[in-house]
Amino acid sequence: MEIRPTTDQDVDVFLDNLHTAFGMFRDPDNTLLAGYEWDRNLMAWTEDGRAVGTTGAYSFELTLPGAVVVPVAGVTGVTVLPTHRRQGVLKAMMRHQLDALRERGEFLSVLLASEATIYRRFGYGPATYTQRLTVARHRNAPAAPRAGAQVAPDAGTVEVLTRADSGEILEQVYDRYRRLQPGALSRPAHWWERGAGQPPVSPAPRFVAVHRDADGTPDGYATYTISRDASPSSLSVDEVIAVDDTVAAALTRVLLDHDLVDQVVFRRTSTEDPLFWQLADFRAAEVSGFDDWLWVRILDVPRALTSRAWFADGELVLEVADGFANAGGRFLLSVRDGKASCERTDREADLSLDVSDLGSVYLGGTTPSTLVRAGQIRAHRPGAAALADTLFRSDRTPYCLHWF
Ligand SMILES: CC(=O)SCCNC(=O)CCNC(=O)[C@H](O)C(C)(C)COP(=O)(O)OP(=O)(O)OC[C@H]1O[C@@H](n2cnc3c(N)ncnc32)[C@H](O)[C@@H]1OP(=O)(O)O
Repeated sequence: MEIRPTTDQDVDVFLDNLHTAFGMFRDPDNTLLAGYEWDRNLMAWTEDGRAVGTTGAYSFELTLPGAVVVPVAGVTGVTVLPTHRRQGVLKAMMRHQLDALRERGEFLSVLLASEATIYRRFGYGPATYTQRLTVARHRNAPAAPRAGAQVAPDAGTVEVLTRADSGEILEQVYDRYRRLQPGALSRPAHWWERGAGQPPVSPAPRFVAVHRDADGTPDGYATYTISRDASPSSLSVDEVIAVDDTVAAALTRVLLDHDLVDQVVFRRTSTEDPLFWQLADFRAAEVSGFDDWLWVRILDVPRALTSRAWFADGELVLEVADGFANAGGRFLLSVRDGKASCERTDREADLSLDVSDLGSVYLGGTTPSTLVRAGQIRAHRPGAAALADTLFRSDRTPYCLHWF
């Protein structure tokens, strides 16, 4: 078998393979894959010249704790034809791809996993999570502020547009938002130009509630659809994107107060969404659909750990195992005044962990002590897990809703 970069001549066979593997028919109007960077895609070929596997990577930026923005590879389009599965094609492609990412100087790779059982063996760990919140409209009353308003009064305005009439508002607001939100990915300009991916980047019909600040500059939006044929009738929210909490609260309130619907469904919110606390009836937001979203693969431990911001001082020796891509070793992580150094060491380890679990705790969305209690991370001394929890904490719960 040979793995090689996709050429212009391969585009059709790449797309054919990908659709067959996912069980989809090709649709010329489908913009799902319009964001591809073809020079980053790979295909696997058998010795008799048959294409049997595909994978690709997008050039995204990822926001780390402390609003640090770094380049990241967004792995996508991973498929093997049904006739050639469980023969090691994926494994060979993953190895080739991780080597190629390293050669480009990339130190982090992320993906959305179709199945949770596939990618850990390749060093990826789930790092951000989403959940669905459903609020019955008759239980939507806002909570009275206690101890003074934490969220400042809103000085802005909200206007409802359609996706078609929103121009570049979504792109501009999203770009401001994602630079502040740990776990968020960039949405490259060509995605918006080509309408790639899923709504609201792809231009399917949507209502867009746009928030503008006192000067009239857009600083938040929510995109949604309404279905009144089903019972209960629903307002279904793709995303609420806001540059601060006041704007998010103002947009959320507009959605919750919408007439002629029984419920408002926030399809993929952060697991730390403040909405519960903004409702008079704390139980009015029903949680369902908890899901993993972004999986993180660290390719260079010192570079990854010294890139993010830190919020407490301390030292930990991490024994990182990486059976697939050799990024492991024993490292001294030392944090002072928000910055980390990370070097190889002979000191005794405080924690032993797989590189996939380091990926899970890296953005602060999974606590190391939970993985210690689960028997996945080994703590070698009392207090090591608690210290790791304190160190790896993020300034804000990491959250990603970009689909790719
Ligand atoms: C980021 C994304 O694009 S997510 C999309 C992933 N693609 C899909 O879901 C499309 C449908 N599925 C497929 O195309 C294929 O089944 C793939 C790509 C998931 C797997 O490809 P294969 O060539 O069969 O995998 P390969 O033979 O290399 O298996 C490598 C290892 O992963 C395991 N594995 C592969 N697929 C799965 C799976 N779906 N569930 C659990 N384990 C799996 C194999 O058992 C093997 O384990 P081992 O190392 O312990 O022996």
